[in-house]
Amino acid sequence: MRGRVSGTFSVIHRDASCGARLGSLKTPHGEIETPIFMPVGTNATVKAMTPEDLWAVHAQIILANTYHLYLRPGHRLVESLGGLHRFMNWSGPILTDSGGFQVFSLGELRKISEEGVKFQSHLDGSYHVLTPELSIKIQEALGADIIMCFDECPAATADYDYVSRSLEMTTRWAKRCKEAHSREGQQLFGIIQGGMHHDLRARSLNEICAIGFDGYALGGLSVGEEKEQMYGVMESCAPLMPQDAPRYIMGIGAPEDLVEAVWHGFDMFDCVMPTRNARNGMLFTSQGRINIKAKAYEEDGGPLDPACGCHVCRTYSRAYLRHLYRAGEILASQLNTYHNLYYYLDLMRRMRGAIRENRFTEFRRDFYGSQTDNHV
Ligand SMILES: Nc1nc2c(CCNCC3CCCCC3)c3[nH]c(NCCc4ccccc4)nc3cc2c(=O)[nH]1
Repeated sequence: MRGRVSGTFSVIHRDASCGARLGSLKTPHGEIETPIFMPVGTNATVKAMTPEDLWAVHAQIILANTYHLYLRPGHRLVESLGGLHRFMNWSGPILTDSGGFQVFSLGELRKISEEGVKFQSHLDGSYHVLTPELSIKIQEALGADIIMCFDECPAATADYDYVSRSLEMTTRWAKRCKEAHSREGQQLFGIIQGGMHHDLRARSLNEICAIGFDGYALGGLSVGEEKEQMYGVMESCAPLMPQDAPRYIMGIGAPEDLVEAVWHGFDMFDCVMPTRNARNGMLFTSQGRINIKAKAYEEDGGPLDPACGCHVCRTYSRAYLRHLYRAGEILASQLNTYHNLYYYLDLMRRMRGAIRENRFTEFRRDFYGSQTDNHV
């Protein structure tokens, strides 16, 4: 089974007690320490965060999206203005998703064929066809450091035969993506599908690895399946994936999911949860999630999370954050997002430290003990 195509990823250290590993991924816009969480920036912005804020919370790489930027403002416009890094003033690495997942979850009507996906824009109802070739051209025009193959993410409810036929098309699409990709220095990652079926996962994994990519992603997860199913796919796939290439799980996840995935040997993660939850007042802390709009915090002059070193936790009270949220102030989204992303990125930093010191299994045990998930 072929492993990696380019030599930009290296495993620096493995924790002997589990699958967790420390890695370094070099890109044209800088080096990324793994395991790493990638803040999501849908419309060429991580909502409510300036690039300066992103550096302040120690973001290393962010995500943007083919589907959104193709529809608005258009990838050719972004290209003509110097590419996505210049356009959004983010000088660090950028990864773009291929748009397939968004077409299924956002587009109005959509029709899948061997050619690609016909869909109606969620913005103005106009008709478009996104193909593997067009997805690669859009990602090349945006100038991302890492781009993703165009794939189909079957619904969690899809039956075995559908998932089987879908992964075969995703493999054919992956070959077309590799054929279409020609931008030097830009890394292309393959995406493994196969639903919740371990035999189909192994088949997709072998087919995608045989084509050969710079990194490999697990797709088709975090689509409504049970946690046990998600963890089971992680456990069965990790040992089969090339040891010396980056492993990315798409759309994951909650803090406990990140800890579980790192324990199994995964390196890269993205999820809208920290940013989307922040805007809804759901904040992550060392004691679990809290809902800042709860009356319990009305007169709480203490910090959001006493164990957090971020600017928000050192400066503002829970009472003030609750006030901002209830008043519908823009600053509520800004401060809540800043803290949630700091929490996620600091969790990754603490995990990297635990791997480096061969104590990740203890870290995982202590982490589960701490998350009382009080949801107040
Ligand atoms: N190609 C591809 N992408 C997938 C994505 C999008 C990853 N985020 C991209 C990012 C780019 C910038 C714009 C935003 C998206 C997934 N997201 C999830 N679950 C999210 C489940 C979730 C979790 C919390 C809240 C909402 C939804 N499963 C996913 C599976 C796949 C997949 O098979 N193929």
